[in-house]
Amino acid sequence: MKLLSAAQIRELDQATIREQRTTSTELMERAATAVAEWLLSHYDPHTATDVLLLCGPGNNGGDGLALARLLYYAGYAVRLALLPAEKYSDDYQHNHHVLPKIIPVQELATDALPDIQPTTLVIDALFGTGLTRPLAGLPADVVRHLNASHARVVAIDLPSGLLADAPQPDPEAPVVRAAHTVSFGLPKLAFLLPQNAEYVGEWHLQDIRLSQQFIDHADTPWHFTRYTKPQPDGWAAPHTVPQPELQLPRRNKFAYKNTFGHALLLAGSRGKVGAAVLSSGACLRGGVGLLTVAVPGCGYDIIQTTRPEAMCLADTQADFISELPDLKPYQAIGIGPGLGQEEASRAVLEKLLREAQVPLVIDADALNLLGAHRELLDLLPENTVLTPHLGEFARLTEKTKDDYHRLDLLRDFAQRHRCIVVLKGAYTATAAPDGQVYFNGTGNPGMGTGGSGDVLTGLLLALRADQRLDPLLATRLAVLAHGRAGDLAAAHTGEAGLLAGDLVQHIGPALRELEAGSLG
Ligand SMILES: NC(=O)C1=CN([C@@H]2O[C@H](COP(=O)(O)OP(=O)(O)OC[C@H]3O[C@@H](n4cnc5c(N)ncnc54)[C@H](OP(=O)(O)O)[C@@H]3O)[C@@H](O)[C@H]2O)[C@@H](O)CC1
Ligand SMILES: [K+]
Repeated sequence: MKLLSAAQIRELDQATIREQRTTSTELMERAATAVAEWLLSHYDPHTATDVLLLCGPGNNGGDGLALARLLYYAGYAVRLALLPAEKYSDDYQHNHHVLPKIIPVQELATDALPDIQPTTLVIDALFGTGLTRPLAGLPADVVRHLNASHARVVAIDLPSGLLADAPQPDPEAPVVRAAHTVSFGLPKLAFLLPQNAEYVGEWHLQDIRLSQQFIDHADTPWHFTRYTKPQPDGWAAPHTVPQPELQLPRRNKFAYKNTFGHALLLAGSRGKVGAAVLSSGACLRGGVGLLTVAVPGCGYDIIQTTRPEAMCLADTQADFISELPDLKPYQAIGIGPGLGQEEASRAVLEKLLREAQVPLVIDADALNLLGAHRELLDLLPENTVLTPHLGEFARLTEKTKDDYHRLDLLRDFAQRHRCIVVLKGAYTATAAPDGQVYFNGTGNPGMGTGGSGDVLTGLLLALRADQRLDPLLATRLAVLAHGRAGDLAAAHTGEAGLLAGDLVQHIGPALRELEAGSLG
């Protein structure tokens, strides 16, 4: 699904109203109803006995007023605190007018801030996508008062003070710290960035039937891939994958192992042969036709013992890789996991970049070598896949000012070097050479464990060797399946107990879920 800017979201609202011949008041009623439904399924009216709605002067505040009415009729004990303003939006005024008179209403002032207990459930409807400047004065006082209360906050659409698509111009200005953010239709870019996590909390999407036609035609570089397990009866929630463009083709009955390619993996150094074991396991489970693993001498017995399905080439050096094998037999080559940063390994990397005629996957120490020898970046073949974590990415580019700056650098890097960059994180961001960025929605914090990246590299290598997949599809599928394998594994091990080896075990089931036709 696409991520739209605040300006595009405003246009989307208007397009929805036009296309569906409805009114903004009706759309606001849908929005408020959607939030009310979410609240009803999360907070029982009998236990949430003090619900405070903080409302600003625009349509976000209008949502809050409409919600207060709906919650009142649903049996919640609600009260309202309203920000005074010179002008209020039309739909705010309408919903103010139809508010049941029995609901207590307080006008906010610096010396009249609302009573907020730790047990109060606060609905933040101060500002949404119409925020035009950092919070100051009374709105800032209200937000600071709220944040100091330790009450549970549910933000409507956006935590107030946060911009939907850009960094805060004033880092000193307060932003509501919500436990939950309930938003409409599409996620906002802000939700996916680590720097905003403390404000957004858990985010949830409610469908309010916004114009799909507008979304389909909207121009944006940002995309989000959400995954919901396909249901046996063919039902899937809106905007879920397998999306038709993100499916792994079924294997033809007469497929031969050449279809799935012969991959070469260069990995391991003394003390880090485990990376080669994990990565090769993931490559095999990822469905590669044949796998050859090149390791330093010290890794030969280990790979031969742990990965009998793979062939193994031992380097003449015992401790690190110093030789590039003959590349002719291979359809894809991966380098980096546990590689180390010896000069001889750097030379191998350079030779590989100069000679390879097939897809490359570059990870870990191979990325660090590229960062330390930037002149090698000019040798990257088109559509090479790089899989840096945040630290490796900083070494390849520059120290970033914030998460938005990092995204700019990410797009720029992928476009400039005509490669695919998989920036690993909670929402792994895959940047394509055309500047499009795809955030991944699968995975869990348990995957922040040693070897997790090595597994992704192996899986990516398998899918890049698969002759049926184009470079971007192979990469997006690998990222999606890697996260999904993590989710399947964590269902057994818990997040804390998750090991990278568990990911390898769950790659098969994860890929099966992504196979075309798995819905039917
Ligand atoms: N449109 C629709 O049909 C639907 C919209 N929906 C809802 O509408 C929300 C967007 O509504 P919105 O565009 O009215 O903007 P909103 O966030 O309420 O703020 C604007 C007001 O705040 C003011 N203001 C801004 N910054 C300020 C500051 N720092 N400090 C003080 N004041 C500040 C600004 O005043 P001004 O900048 O003109 O001075 C203006 O009065 C969206 O998030 C969603 O919840 C849903 O109901 C679905 C249907
Ligand atoms: K809000």
